Amino acid sequence: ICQEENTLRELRIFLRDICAKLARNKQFFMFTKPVDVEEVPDYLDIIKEPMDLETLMSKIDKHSYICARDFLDDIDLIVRNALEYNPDKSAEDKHIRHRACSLRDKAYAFIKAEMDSDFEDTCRDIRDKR
Ligand SMILES: O=C(C1CCC1)N1C[C@@H]2C[C@H]3C[C@@H](O)[C@@H](O)[C@]2(C1)O3
Repeated sequence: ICQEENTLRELRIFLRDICAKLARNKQFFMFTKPVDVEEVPDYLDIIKEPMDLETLMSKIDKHSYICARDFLDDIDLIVRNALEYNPDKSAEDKHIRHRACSLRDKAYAFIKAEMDSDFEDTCRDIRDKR
């Protein structure tokens, strides 16, 4: 119904702003584009569902998310993939894991700071009845 479409439009505007803020943070450049499988030939053997911030943004525009929880599930997927593919003691892997945890914390903090919990409840109700 029309009010629902107004709510989901507002959600998309809100999520685009969060996603843009994360993508322009230099700390998160490694998460902005899909991992290059030419450069990393075994990546898809280990990571079954790749995800990145550019793909996240395109999913917003395809109306893939009807509540913030669904958006955060894809943020968590970016983080999980980074932790799974880069598990070693090496300085590089530790750096990647540290940045992945920072990405998650920043995303959750932006949502909490800027999203009215009643608004998210309304979005959940729309999701759950569809
Ligand atoms: O997992 C990732 C990204 C970092 C978070 C997502 N990659 C897998 C490769 C391992 C490591 C080495 C780089 O050469 C680069 O190819 C990647 C990219 O980083």
